[in-house]
Amino acid sequence: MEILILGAGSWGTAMAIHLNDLGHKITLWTRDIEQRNYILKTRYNKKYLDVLIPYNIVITTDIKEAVKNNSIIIFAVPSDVVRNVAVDLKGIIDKKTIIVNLAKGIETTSLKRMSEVINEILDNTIVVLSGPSHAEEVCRHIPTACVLSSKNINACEYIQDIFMNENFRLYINKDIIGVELGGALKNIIALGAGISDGLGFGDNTKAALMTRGLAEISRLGVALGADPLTFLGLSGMGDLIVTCTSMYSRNRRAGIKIGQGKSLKEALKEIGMVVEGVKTTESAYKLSQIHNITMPITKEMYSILFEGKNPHDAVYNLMTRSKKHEMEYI
Ligand SMILES: NC(=O)C1=CN([C@@H]2O[C@H](COP(=O)(O)OP(=O)(O)OC[C@H]3O[C@@H](n4cnc5c(N)ncnc54)[C@H](O)[C@@H]3O)[C@@H](O)[C@H]2O)C=CC1
Ligand SMILES: O=C(CO)COP(=O)(O)O
Repeated sequence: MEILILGAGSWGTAMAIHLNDLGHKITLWTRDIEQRNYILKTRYNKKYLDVLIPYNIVITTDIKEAVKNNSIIIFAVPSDVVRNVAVDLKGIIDKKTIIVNLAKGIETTSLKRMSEVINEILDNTIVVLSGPSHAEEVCRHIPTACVLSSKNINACEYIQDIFMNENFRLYINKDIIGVELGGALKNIIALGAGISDGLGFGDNTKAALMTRGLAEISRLGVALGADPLTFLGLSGMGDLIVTCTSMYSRNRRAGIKIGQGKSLKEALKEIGMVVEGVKTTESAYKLSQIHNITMPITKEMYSILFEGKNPHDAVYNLMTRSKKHEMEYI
């Protein structure tokens, strides 16, 4: 199978290595000529992933040429450039090509999920792949389980056959709304978990953030049409656990820096890779207002990230909310 991966960041590179191991013919596209030249010379993608890139993976900057002959195209770019990349493919992508989207986010302008953004531009079948899957572990063949979703379940089964091996297990979930929202919204909570760590709080605090975070993710998700059970699955709780606890998480690491007193700008610069939770906080905050959903953690995260609120004040606000019943929907 010939597979094109768009985006040579950490996840695109790890997926290229994984699919190459499975015997597929992989082309990895980057828009950055210097990065391409560096990888071609050293077979390392130094800034993103500290692992050797096998010689048979083709590295290119020529998207028009790369699109030819590939029956699967993987989007592995940050969510805020997914629209631009889809536009780049318009008119050159074969209608039968299946798109697999790896980006986790909600567009800040349209408030659409990634599959909706891509489908606005391209008629192709879209499968989303989500779940707890840090690139740093997938590229080292560490056992990982994720979930696929699509409006077209046959396409999920097709991708399941092509992408799975004994180290990379894929389930199918028909609830594409829930799968995409879980993968995007957990990044807000992971940033918050990082802030909690950076402030010096403990495991109790993080467990509270994760659990109450999942409650507000589910509330918004259900309002947007998701099945609440999806949020207990790999793309919900699974990804929430890994992102809030792993030192590989870009979101958590950015949060730690903010909790330690760095500005958002400084934290993002130091991470040097995409921190999706920042933009997703903006989108989720807007969605919560439009749909009148109580999302206290998201609201405080929005104030910390975009209004300069001191994280200690945000924690105080969360801890002194009016008394609630746990399963109360507010
Ligand atoms: N890194 C990981 O372990 C995982 C990442 N993801 C998701 O995958 C997506 C990509 O994440 P990463 O690979 O971590 O990001 P990254 O920051 O490591 O790499 C992003 C890549 O996209 C490229 N890029 C940026 N702007 C572009 C544009 N306008 N046109 C074309 N390419 C552009 C960058 O040059 C870079 O190569 C994100 O939505 C992330 O949430 C999902 C699961 C795991
Ligand atoms: O989604 C991810 C792991 O499943 C990646 O999370 P980070 O972007 O926080 O590293």
